[in-house]
Amino acid sequence: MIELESQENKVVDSLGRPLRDLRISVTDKCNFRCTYCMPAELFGPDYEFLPKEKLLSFEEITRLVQIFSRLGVEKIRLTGGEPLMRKNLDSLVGMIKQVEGIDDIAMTTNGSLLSEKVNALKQAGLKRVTVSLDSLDVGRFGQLNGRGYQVEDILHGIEVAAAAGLDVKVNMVVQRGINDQDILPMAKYFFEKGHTLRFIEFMDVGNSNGWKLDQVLPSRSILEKIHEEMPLEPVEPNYYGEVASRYRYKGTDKEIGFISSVTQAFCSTCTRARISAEGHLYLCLFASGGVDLRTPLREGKTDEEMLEMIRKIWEKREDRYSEIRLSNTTGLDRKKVEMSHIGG
Ligand SMILES: Nc1nc2c(ncn2[C@@H]2O[C@H](COP(=O)(O)OP(=O)(O)OP(=O)(O)O)[C@@H](O)[C@H]2O)c(=O)[nH]1
Ligand SMILES: C[S@@+](CC[C@H](N)C(=O)[O-])C[C@H]1O[C@@H](n2cnc3c(N)ncnc32)[C@H](O)[C@@H]1O
Ligand code: SF4
Ligand code: SF4
Repeated sequence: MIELESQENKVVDSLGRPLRDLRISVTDKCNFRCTYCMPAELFGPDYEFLPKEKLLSFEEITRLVQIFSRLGVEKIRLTGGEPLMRKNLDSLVGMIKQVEGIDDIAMTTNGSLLSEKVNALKQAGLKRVTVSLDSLDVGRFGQLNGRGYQVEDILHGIEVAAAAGLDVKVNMVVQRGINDQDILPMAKYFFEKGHTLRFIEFMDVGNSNGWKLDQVLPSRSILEKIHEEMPLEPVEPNYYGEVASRYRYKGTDKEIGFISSVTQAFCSTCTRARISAEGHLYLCLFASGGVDLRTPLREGKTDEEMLEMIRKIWEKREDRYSEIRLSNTTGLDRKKVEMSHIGG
C-alpha cells in the first residue's frame, strides 16, 4: 500500500523530466575564495552570510527530504558553500539515512576539512564524496582557492576518505589559460590513484565571476589532449540524466568524466532540484530566484500541504538555461543565484 502511494506521488515537470535528485546546501559560508565562485573582492570581511536562525535546521532538512522522497527523490547530495563548515554534519547524514526511499547520500566538498571529519560521516551513512580540486601545482592551487590552501591537505583528505570506504570522485573546473596546463598531470595522478576525475567546463553561474565564452575550454579539446597520451573509450551512462559523460582508459577499468554544461547542455534529462541553506527551492542552477519553503514549514503546514505545493511547482517547471544559452555566446542577461548559495 505504501509502495503504491509513493508511486502515485511521483512527479514529472512540463518537459517530462522526473524529480530524482535533491541537492541541499547546508551553509552559504566557505573557507575558500575560489576566483570563479566567491571572488575575495566581492566576498570580503564585511560580506553578510546568513544568520543561524535563517538556516534550515537538521530537523527541517530531514522533513523536506521525507517529502521529496515521496515525490520520487532517491539521491541526496549535500553541498554548500563548504558543507563541512556546518557543525555536526554527520548527525544530519544519520537522520537522512533513516528516510525511506533514499538510497544514495553524497557530498561535494573542497576537501580541506575532510580528513578530520570523514570517518564520522561514513559511519553515519555517507556513501560517496566528490572533492573539488583544480590544480596539483601548489602556487596555482593557492591562487585559485583565494586563500593559499595547500594541495597536499586536499590529497590527504581524498586518501582518508577512500580508506574509510567512501566512493571518491574528483572534480576539476577548467579555465582556458588559467589551469589548462594541469589537465594531464591531474589525469595521470588520479589514474595512478584509481579515483575518477571529472573535468567541468567553466560556467556562467552567478553574477560575480565575469564569465566569457573564450575562457571555456570545451570538453572535446580536453578529451583529445588526454586521448593522445592515454587512449580512452566511451562508457554507457550509469543512470538516466547522468551529468558527466563517462570514458574508460583503454584496457583498464579506470574511468574519467566530462561535464560539458556549456558546449553540450544536458537539460533535457535534468532531474535535479536544489535547496539553498535558507530553505529556498531552485529549479535550475541558473535560476533568478527560488521558492521559499522555510516559511510554510515554520508556519506549521502539514506534510501533505508541503507535498502538494512542491508537486505543483515541479509540474510547472520549464527551466533549460544551458540549452537556451548554447546559441548565446555571452551568457543570458539575467540575475542569477550565486553558486555558493545553492552549491553547484
Ligand atoms: N549546468 C549544470 N551543471 C551541473 C548540474 N548538475 C551538476 N552540474 C555541474 O557538475 C558538477 C558536478 O556535479 P557533482 O556535484 O559532482 O554531482 P553529479 O555529477 O550529479 O555526481 P554523480 O552523482 O556522481 O553523478 C557540479 O558542481 C556542477 O558544476 C546541472 O544540473 N546543470
Ligand atoms: C559551489 S561548490 C560547493 C561545494 C564545495 N565548496 C566544493 O567546492 O566542492 C560545488 C562545485 O561547483 C563548482 N563550481 C563553482 N563555480 C563554478 C563555475 N563557475 N563553473 C563550473 N563549476 C563551478 C566547484 O568547482 C565545485 O566543484
Ligand atoms: S567552489 Fe566551493 S570551495 Fe570554492 S568558493 Fe565556491 S563554495 Fe567555496
Ligand atoms: S542548466 Fe538548469 S535545467 Fe539545464 S541541466 Fe543545469 S540545472 Fe538543469
